[in-house]
Amino acid sequence: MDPFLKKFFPDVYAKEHNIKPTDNQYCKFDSQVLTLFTSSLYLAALVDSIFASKVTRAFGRHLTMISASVLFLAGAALNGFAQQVLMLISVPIYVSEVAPYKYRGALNMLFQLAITIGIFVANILNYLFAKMENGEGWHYSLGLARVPAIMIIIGAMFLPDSPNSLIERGQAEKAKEELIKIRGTNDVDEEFKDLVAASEASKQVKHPWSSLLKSEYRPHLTMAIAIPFFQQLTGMNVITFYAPVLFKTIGFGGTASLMSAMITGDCNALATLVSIFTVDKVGRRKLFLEGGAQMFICQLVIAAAIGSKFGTDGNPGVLPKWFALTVVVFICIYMAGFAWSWGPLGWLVPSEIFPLEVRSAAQSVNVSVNMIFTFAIAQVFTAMLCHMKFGLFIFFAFFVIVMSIFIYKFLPETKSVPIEEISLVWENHPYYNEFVKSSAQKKKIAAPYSQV
Ligand SMILES: OC[C@H]1O[C@](O)(CO)[C@@H](O)[C@@H]1O
Repeated sequence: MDPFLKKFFPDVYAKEHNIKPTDNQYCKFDSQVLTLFTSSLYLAALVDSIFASKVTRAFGRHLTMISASVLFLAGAALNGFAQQVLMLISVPIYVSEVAPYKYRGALNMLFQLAITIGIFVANILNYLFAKMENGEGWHYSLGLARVPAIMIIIGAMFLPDSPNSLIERGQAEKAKEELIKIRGTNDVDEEFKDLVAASEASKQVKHPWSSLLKSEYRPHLTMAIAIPFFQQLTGMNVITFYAPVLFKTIGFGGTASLMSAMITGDCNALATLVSIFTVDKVGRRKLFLEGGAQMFICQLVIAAAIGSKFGTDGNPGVLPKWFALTVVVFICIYMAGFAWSWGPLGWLVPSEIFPLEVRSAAQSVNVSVNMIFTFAIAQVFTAMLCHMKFGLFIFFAFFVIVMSIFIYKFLPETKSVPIEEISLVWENHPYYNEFVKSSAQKKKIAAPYSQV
């Protein structure tokens, strides 16, 4: 919003308004201070994520969620915006632990659905508040973060802790009661036995962080780093954070830019729904690969459209209608591809592939890596656009190819595997089986897992 730019980033505002149509448009918003406003949140989240696994292991997922939401509210009240990383660490694990395994994918993906609905609602509110005549709209855009914070506090109060986490903290009886409540049946003995066994195995691991570095956890560590890295290298947050900047750069007016951000935000949320209904039927791998192919094609089309009009000198002349339409439509299809693959699977897969003994530590790594690259992309986007021009989209397309090959070759399918039996997935994997199995045998961990 112009009043916001004028108040906090007067140089950017001046540059945007003094630029001539014949100047290089790619660099209109190139400002490291402007991007720091967005990226700094992820820097704070990164610091947080280093401590978060200790907190959730010691106090359980439930208390962590409540305290995180209180912090979120405090942050929202202080400066109108706070991103609470404790949530990112505890929520996906919590959902994967309490969900019946047949619906684990769908239920876990509701987390990403909530994120995308949040983004969509924010886009709508920005569009509406930008219209306020007194120029005060941005106060509302930032301050309304209090509303979800309050919703989370109230919601979290009604949740039980996860049985896995209760057992991990020595409260087996309470864990069984919770399991009976969550499953709605007394017939939980089998599952409870598996949970206790998995917890016993996990207790043999005293230091989850250093354990994570051992060779038997190499596949897990690889995934904890590669999945969030690749998720951010799809380039999704270039669109999520900077859609209005991007649309303004390629010639849309202020209102049209916010409106287009609203439309694409809608595609993101709706497409996430698709993944919820399909993930437990078609599995994780197929969604990853289909989403990747879709994003790749769209990125090439967007690069070609922008390249054909803006060239390398960033000077488009008169922009035809087809141009705006092509860009918005293909950004939407691209976002849909992300929204039913890397978006939700980036949370689901790490929350279900780690054995309990290293689960919170590995999830911490997952979130930290996610935050590092969210930060990096948020920080360098305007400079990248200025220097790489339309090639920016080809850059991300390249990574989409690399990540798809990675998934095809290395990611085991986890559909329909109970979370307590996840070690079997690694032991049966053609690439990882050897060293996961041999080190498990070496340590003589009595296999607590029944066959899938
Ligand atoms: O839908 C877009 C959003 O999804 C994520 O990639 C994962 O939750 C976020 O980094 C991004 O802002």
